[in-house]
Amino acid sequence: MAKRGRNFGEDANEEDKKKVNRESLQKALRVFRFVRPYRAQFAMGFIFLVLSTLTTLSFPALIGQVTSVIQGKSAFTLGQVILIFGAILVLQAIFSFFRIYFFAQVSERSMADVRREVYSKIVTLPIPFFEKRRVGELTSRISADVSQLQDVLSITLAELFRQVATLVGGTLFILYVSWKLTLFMLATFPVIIVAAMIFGRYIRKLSKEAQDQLAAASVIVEETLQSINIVKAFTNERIEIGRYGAALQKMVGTALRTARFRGVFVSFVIFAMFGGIMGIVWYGGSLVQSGEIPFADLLTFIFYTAFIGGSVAGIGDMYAQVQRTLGASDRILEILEEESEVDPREELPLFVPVHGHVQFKDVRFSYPSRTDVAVLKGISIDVAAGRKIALVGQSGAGKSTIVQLLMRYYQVGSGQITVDGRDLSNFNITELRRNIAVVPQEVMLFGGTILENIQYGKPGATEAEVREAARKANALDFIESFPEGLQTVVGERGVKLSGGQRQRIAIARAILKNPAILILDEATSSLDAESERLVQEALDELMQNRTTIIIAHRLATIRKVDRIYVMREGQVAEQGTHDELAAYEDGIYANLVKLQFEVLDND
Ligand SMILES: Nc1ncnc2c1ncn2[C@@H]1O[C@H](COP(=O)(O)OP(=O)(O)OP(=O)(O)O)[C@@H](O)[C@H]1O
Repeated sequence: MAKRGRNFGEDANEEDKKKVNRESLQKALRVFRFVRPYRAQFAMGFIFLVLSTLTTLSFPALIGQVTSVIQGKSAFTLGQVILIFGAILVLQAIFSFFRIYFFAQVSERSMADVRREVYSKIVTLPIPFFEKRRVGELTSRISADVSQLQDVLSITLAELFRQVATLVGGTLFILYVSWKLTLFMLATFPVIIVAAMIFGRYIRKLSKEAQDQLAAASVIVEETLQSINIVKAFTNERIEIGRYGAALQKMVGTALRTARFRGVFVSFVIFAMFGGIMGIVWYGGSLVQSGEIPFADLLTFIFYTAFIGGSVAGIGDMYAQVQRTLGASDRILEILEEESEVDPREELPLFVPVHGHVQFKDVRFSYPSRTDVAVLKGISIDVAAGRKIALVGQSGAGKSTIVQLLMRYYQVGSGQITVDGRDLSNFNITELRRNIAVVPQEVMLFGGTILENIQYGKPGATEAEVREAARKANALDFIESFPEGLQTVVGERGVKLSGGQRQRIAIARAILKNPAILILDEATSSLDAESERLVQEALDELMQNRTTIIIAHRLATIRKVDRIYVMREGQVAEQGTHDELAAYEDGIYANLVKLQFEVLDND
């Protein structure tokens, strides 16, 4: 399931199709619960759909009438028939308008509900869920899959009904006009249509191939433009141009092959359709000549036949649409059935601040995606409220994992984590996380103003509070150096902030949040001396009176912490203060210290 690639547009559609059977239909029907609140509009739309289908169906009969009038074989005058014709046209226009209007109400509103529900489901799902899926796949559920459903609600459903009604109504009507001619038609047309459908399927396959090849060529463009610096640095422009050219060539080859088949196909269809109509005219003509049916009926008959032919061809397409919709609704339901870790509809629990006594007791853990690898192998850590500890150790030792477990992104395997002596699993997850602030390694800012970005730490905070937090975080000076101050827009379309500035924004966020427990994931990339000082000062301010866990990469910053835990392969290999550990002959920490200072000396 997780591996469904939907990057290549149409590419995924074939495999996304579901078999249409009772079970899959029943499942898909569950998506219709989103339509229930709008059932009144749906019913109205359906009534107008029936009415507009009936008016469409009356056209061929009217044309027959006009012919009878011209031949002087009708009780009506030409003016009367044209008046009826006009009235029906007006009715048809009104019915069509309301049909579209009501169905759009249903589909737009209900699909916005689906999107809202899928999104709120996704953001409340636990972290392991996101490890199994790609972001692209999840966004495509909210966009492509829901659009597919929407198409069905707004267009396909109406079309399907119209086609079936035309098919059934039309056939009944022509049977009534002349059963002999109907049987003759039924003997020829289905054969032509089935042949056209088989042919058409083959062409669709070919044109999908051309589309895929075009998508593959577009990937080259995307990749090279994203890494244009690299292309230029290696002076590989020519190679890339050649690669793109070759991909296009391949696409053109397939497209031309498709065009040849399409040419044959279209000629065949036109030839066969008109051939069929000619056959009917010939046979029908002889029936008219022998006086079995009037000429007007023959005309009506031919029009209905064209209608019926069109709807049979259309139903094939509809069927493919329905199949795709079953796939789409399946994937939407699958997400909706996952279990959230928080319920967004529930009231926020009352904020109960903790003191911040954090304990890990013989914690063992493997990631759910790699259960065979033991990442933590019996970790015991005790941080009294307000104390500061640092985790050091080589990459992959399990430092970040400890923090992820404290945030309850994952369940511990065995052992126990407590905060203020209370097992982590006894906390309401929102309550727990509101007591913890994280200053991450790489600070991501959301598109928006600096004010909004800092407010993220405490939604609803006043501007004065934000300003005070920014001041404490040593961020106010640089913020005020921008003409728009706190209202400066940052992110993709705004001002780009430096690494140190972003970190200070993150610190201001954490200050505003004011939690008892703080997690600092030290940035690996070093800042220049001035930024480093500003960030360090801000951090010192932030750490005051908070339980702090620092994931340390640079040892210079952690000398003052109360206890250092040196991690190795999922275990605590050494622990103590900086002085104790540094004095420990041949210890891991002592060696790390030696190594870092050697590096510094060589700089
Ligand atoms: N989401 C995950 N799924 C599976 N394995 C993971 C996941 N995250 C980390 N790991 C594995 O767990 C081990 C510990 O990783 P962790 O990120 O805790 O190390 P770290 O000490 O923080 O390293 P670094 O200093 O490089 O950040 C590594 O072997 C890593 O490959």
